[in-house]
Amino acid sequence: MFKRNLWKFNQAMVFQRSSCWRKVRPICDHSTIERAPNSSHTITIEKDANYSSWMVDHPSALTSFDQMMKDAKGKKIAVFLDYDGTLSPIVDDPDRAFMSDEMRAAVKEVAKYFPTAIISGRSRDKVKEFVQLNDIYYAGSHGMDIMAPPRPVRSSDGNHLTVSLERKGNDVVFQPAQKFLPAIQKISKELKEAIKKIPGARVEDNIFCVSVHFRQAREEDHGTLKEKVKSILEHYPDLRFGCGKKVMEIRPSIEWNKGNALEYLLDTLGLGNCINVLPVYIGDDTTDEDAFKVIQKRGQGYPIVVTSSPKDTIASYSLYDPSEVLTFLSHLARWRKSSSSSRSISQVWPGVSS
Ligand SMILES: O=P(O)(O)OC[C@H]1O[C@H](O[C@H]2O[C@H](CO)[C@@H](O)[C@H](O)[C@H]2O)[C@H](O)[C@@H](O)[C@@H]1O
Repeated sequence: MFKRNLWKFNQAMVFQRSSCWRKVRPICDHSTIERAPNSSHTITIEKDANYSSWMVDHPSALTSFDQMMKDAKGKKIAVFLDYDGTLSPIVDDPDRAFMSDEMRAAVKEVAKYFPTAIISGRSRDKVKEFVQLNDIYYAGSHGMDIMAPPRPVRSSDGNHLTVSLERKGNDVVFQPAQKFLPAIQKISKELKEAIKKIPGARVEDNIFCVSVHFRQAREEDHGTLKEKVKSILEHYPDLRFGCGKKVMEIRPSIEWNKGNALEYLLDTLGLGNCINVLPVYIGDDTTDEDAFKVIQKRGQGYPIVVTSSPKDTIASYSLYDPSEVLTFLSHLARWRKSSSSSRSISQVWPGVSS
């Protein structure tokens, strides 16, 4: 009841601010929201009653922004971002999932003030190619391929992981799934061969994991495709199956996921044991839930799900789509910039290069 009232209150506040960037207009059981997340676009979004009631438990990170930042006062924020569906919209062709220049500028601005990392299911090189920014950390293959600063590492689960530490300039590459590389390469080849007669299906090699896409395959072929993938996978007891958005993902059966990557990055940044650290994690897919879980367990931070329909999630906040992610990131950078203690990242985070 209290939450519902809080939601109504938030909406009322939003309505009051409608002249500057947003209008909320209830129409029967739909609400039409017109917003201008940036100066050049006005987007009309239909949010149905289900979505609105789902938002009671997952309030918008935009309407909650002021409160979130109030709570963040005196604390250290670190920003973690998923790529597909978060920084770039979901598109049919995975090779064309480009992020906008505006989004790039917003991420760059955020990274000036907060340690910032992208944790993606893509290969690390691919996601870096899309993002094209130097002053951030990259974790590819769902966190199994991390490029981070050289700092002492505490493995979060203490399990036996085959680790490869390779120096790249000042940074270190951390690859806990090295020993699975031959199996991944082999299954990738087999999958490519097995699916080549299914129109629209495609295999994407993400180095420590493989994606089998079916977004462009005919619906009647989805079952056959899944069967083929599963039957090949039976010969690989060290690999496991997962699902994303119109994609099947094959990955090593190790306890290492985006949540571990988040912990690893916090550790290497020297923030793992700080009680006043607030990790912000923004992501849209099932694998992002592992990172949300880590933040929930820490008891501090902001797990934010990106979704335009109600979904099961343990995230505390929500953003509707990448354009809202852009608005949130811009607000975040502006908030830090305008705060009286605004300093560059190397001043705020001694030892973290800017
Ligand atoms: O962790 P992420 O960065 O979100 O990566 C997860 C998967 O994202 C990509 O696939 C998704 O986006 C594609 C482009 O918009 C879309 O065509 C596809 O249907 C989505 O599933 C990526 O291509 C996959 O390899 C990642 O596993």
